Amino acid sequence: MAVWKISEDVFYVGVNDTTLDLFESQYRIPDGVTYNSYVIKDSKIAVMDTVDNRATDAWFDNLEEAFGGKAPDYLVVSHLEPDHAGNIRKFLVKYPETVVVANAKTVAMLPQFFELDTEELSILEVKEGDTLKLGRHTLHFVMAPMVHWPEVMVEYDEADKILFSADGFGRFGALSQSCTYDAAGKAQDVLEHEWTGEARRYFINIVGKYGANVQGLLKKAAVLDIEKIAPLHGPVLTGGLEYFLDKYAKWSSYQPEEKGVVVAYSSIHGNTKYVAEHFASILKGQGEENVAVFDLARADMAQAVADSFRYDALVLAGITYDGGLMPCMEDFLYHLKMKNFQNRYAAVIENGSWGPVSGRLMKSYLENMKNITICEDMVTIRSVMKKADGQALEKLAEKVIKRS
Ligand SMILES: Cc1cc2nc3c(=O)[nH]c(=O)nc-3n(C[C@H](O)[C@H](O)[C@H](O)COP(=O)(O)O)c2cc1C
Repeated sequence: MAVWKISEDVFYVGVNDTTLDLFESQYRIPDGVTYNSYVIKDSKIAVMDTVDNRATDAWFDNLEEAFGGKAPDYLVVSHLEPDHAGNIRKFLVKYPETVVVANAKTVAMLPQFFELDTEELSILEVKEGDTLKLGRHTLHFVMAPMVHWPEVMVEYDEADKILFSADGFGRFGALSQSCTYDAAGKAQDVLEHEWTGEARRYFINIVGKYGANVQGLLKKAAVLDIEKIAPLHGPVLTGGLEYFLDKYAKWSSYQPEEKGVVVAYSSIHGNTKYVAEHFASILKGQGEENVAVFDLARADMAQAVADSFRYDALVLAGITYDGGLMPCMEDFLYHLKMKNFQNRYAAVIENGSWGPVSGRLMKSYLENMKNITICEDMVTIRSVMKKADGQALEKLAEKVIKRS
């Protein structure tokens, strides 16, 4: 992807990666991902973060194009995760006169990642509230600890009102080209993917555990006059920023985005799958508009987790397996707990052929989460759904519809 301007003299120099199978060795990325980096070309030239080692050559080509024969003065390091910091060493070998701009935690961690002699490096250590004047542009440094690494900071460019937001506001998916989003988060370019689904899947799974820290950053951002958000993955956001900020406020405070039900099931021989699908169709028939069904053994776990955060109700339908839960159900509940799942309504359907215990076990996971209202009624299926089970499911659906 070519270099493109995000303002008069700020360039996007990031790189698409459409060959990586799993982001963070766990998240499916069918549409790829970008490693974003930016160049501010002023009296002084600043490079905002490097890229993953998988994208080194393309990034250096982009840098040369953006520099236009000049040499960079600063390399701003927002944090040290290798998908952004992976090329610090190679960059400094190529441009040894560059001053590294980083906070104290980053400076301390730098030698863990690179065998660099920090004594030899030119480092400008910055802290909360510090500024760096590049000419027309002035960068303000804002610390964002544990969003989602301890040393994270973001940078605000006063001149063009750009927030360089590190991993915040990131999204999976490669970029077809420069693209803007309207006030409902819809891409203006028909070739571009919509923002919300993959931004949600990215946020909930990667940053979701650190909601309180994100809230802290949002508070700091609220006093800034921001016109563009330039994250380290996915598109630069312009116009209608309220939409994106509102999503982040919801996601980070663990509030459901909208009314809806996730029905997540585990099944070996298909009977509980049938029950789950049947239950979903009862819900739809009773007027529930948003119902998402996940086969936990086969579905994208990150999508099941993200949709559970999106909606306000969760129904678990799980078989008893070797006196416990099927591993995929256990894995799902572990993920929810890890990501701080809370403030939701839940109901449970169990299946067992000789000694059903999955209902009790699923409930105990839910009880260990914060502020989960668990429906008192639980349906127990013995192996295969019978007529009487159908009636019990109808009754349970009425309760789920009322969240009672
Ligand atoms: C390998 C395996 C282990 C099972 N372990 C138990 C168990 O420990 N206790 C129990 O009551 N049922 C057990 N079941 C039965 C299931 O809980 C369930 O009733 C049965 O698989 C039908 O549901 P399904 O078609 O959705 O798989 C087991 C089934 C399988 C295939």
